[in-house]
Amino acid sequence: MSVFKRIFSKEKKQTLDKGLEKSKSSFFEKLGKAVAGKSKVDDDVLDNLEEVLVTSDVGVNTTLKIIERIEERVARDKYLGTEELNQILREEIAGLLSESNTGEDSEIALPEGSRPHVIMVVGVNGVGKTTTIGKLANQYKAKGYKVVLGAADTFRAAAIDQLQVWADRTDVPIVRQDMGSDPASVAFDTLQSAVNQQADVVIIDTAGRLHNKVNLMNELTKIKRVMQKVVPDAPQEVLLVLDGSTGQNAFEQAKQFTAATEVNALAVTKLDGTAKGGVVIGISDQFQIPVKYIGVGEGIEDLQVFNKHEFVDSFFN
Ligand SMILES: Nc1nc2c(ncn2[C@@H]2O[C@H](COP(=O)(O)OP(=O)(O)OP(=O)(O)O)[C@@H](O)[C@H]2O)c(=O)[nH]1
Repeated sequence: MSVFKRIFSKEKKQTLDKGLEKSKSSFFEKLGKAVAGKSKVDDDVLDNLEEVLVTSDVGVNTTLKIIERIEERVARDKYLGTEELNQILREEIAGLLSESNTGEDSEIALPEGSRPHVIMVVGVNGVGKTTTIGKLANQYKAKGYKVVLGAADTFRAAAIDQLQVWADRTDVPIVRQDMGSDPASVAFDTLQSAVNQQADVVIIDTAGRLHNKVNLMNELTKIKRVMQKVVPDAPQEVLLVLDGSTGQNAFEQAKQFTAATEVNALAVTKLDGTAKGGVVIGISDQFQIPVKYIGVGEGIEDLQVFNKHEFVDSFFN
């Protein structure tokens, strides 16, 4: 491992540790109470644990899955001490994350022969979509890729201006039209411009209003259809951005967006400053869509490529 990689990893770990601080301390405080005065994992402890997981925003279904797996271990091993619970939870959670997140670092890679690689970013207003696009543009640019941004969230002028701010900050070109123009037309122009410039990656911002599922579906389908006139297999990625600090709301949004379009990647933002970090585990398990990025702060560097081992390590160490 190079020195750079080692330094980088250490910094990444520190940021991740800090980002998960609140979720972690709240979880272990609850877990401590759940096993207080108990030396073995029995029905009471399992009931308490269920409550801990649900109130940590892991979600009911994933919680039941974890509890069931621990019950199986209790049945098999006959005796399970509460001091082993941490380790067992860690293994079960790592196992769940492995089922939906393949590979080590799960960034959106740009495969050879896929140029431009088009990432359509969806999610409701305020979840951190624009910020995530800016951070992502910065990461690709730092790797030497040519990036183009498309401001297809034409519903609000502020959304276009905000993306422009990120384009300026990261020094990447942006394609924009006036507020109220057709998002599909902006997406089309963006792809054409990207093809002309021989760009490697295009990141398209969309409005994603959840006023009505049919409208959302129609809008996203139209954007896709129009983009495919320029790049037949676009978008290769549909990245759904969810605000981790909204806990169960994030589940609801994931449900709506996955019903409206084919989401194949998730970014969970604002994990810093929230105790709801368990949402990452539940969402990736329930939707079987890999979490590719997590947002752990407002700064340009605060978008981490999600790594299930690092996540579990940071949470349990
Ligand atoms: N603490 C923290 N704040 C974040 C993170 N990601 C985004 N934010 C903040 O969340 C707020 C909303 O982010 P935006 O990127 O504007 O969200 P958006 O989804 O594009 O919303 P609209 O611009 O309203 O469409 C901003 O103040 C961001 O700085 C994160 O990972 N951590």
